[in-house]
Amino acid sequence: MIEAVGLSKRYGKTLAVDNLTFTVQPGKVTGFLGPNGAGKSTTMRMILGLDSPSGGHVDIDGQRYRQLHQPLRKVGALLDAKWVHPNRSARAHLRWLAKSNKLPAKRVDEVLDLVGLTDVANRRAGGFSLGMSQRLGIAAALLGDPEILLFDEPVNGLDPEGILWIRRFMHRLADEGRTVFVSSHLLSEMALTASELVVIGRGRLIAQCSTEEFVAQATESTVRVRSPQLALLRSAIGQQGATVRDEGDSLVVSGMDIADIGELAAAKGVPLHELSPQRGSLEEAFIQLTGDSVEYHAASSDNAVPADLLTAGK
Ligand SMILES: Nc1ncnc2c1ncn2[C@@H]1O[C@H](COP(=O)(O)OP(=O)(O)OP(=O)(O)O)[C@@H](O)[C@H]1O
Repeated sequence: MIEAVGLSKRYGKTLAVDNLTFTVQPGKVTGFLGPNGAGKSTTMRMILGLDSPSGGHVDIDGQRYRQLHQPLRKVGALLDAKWVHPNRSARAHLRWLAKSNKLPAKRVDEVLDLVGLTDVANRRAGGFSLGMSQRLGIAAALLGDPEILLFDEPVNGLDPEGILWIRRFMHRLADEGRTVFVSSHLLSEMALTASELVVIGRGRLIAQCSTEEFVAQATESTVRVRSPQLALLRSAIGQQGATVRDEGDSLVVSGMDIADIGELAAAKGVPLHELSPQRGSLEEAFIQLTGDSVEYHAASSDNAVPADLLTAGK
């Protein structure tokens, strides 16, 4: 378990992390979500003891990172996939890491196999694609078979196949009971990858909850209804006090339970071709909850989703 209490970090005038308190539990993928510059990397560096907090603290199973006896056996991290000597082979890079951290050499071939790099293990890591470099970085994080894994923006710049591979791999690590903490500014990606979220904006905590709750809290749930007798249904629903919006060949109803709509349709003898709950997207939830915590608002419209939140590039 990772536990941050009142964690803060100041760089000169910039308060990069502002009094963050959150926990990350084992057996789940927890997404660390926030726009560029929100303070995600700084928080991860503090978890790993690479930066000292200006205030508060963060513990890993009750201990500071620096107090851990054999840190790589407890925590594995992927912060920068290109952190590898370009002329070294993938296997040589991992052997060097294993040796310098007193980890068994046989683990190198195990982790190469786990991430699917066995066939290219003797090739220069400098010639690897971004996807292969990410896999090598994940292999390095797994060398000590740690219970806790941190990944900073692991899908950035990857193609759809690479993104899918990372997503499935994270689920697998969580299913093995590990604590998986993964940062991203890609909201839709987090909706598919993480079951829990820690959401920050401008260094401050905005929410810690399940992904489902985050979306439900911040967005209205509606029901989509399709029927060959739409006009009749529209007026019957309207009489119940619910709000009805026409959308092509369907109605979108808010303020009325899905079961009540079904029963009303049955009572009126109206056949239904669709009766489906609609949930807002994570993007909508994020904008709703972050409000002015989003650093880079789109200039043109109050309601526009800030472009930087939704694009893969940094
Ligand atoms: N070493 C540093 N010195 C000065 N300012 C820094 C330093 N590291 C980060 N910052 C500032 O702290 C704030 C948070 O940065 P951080 O990289 O942690 O955010 P992030 O959420 O990881 O964003 P990104 O996704 O763009 O990496 C930013 O304003 C950044 O400019």
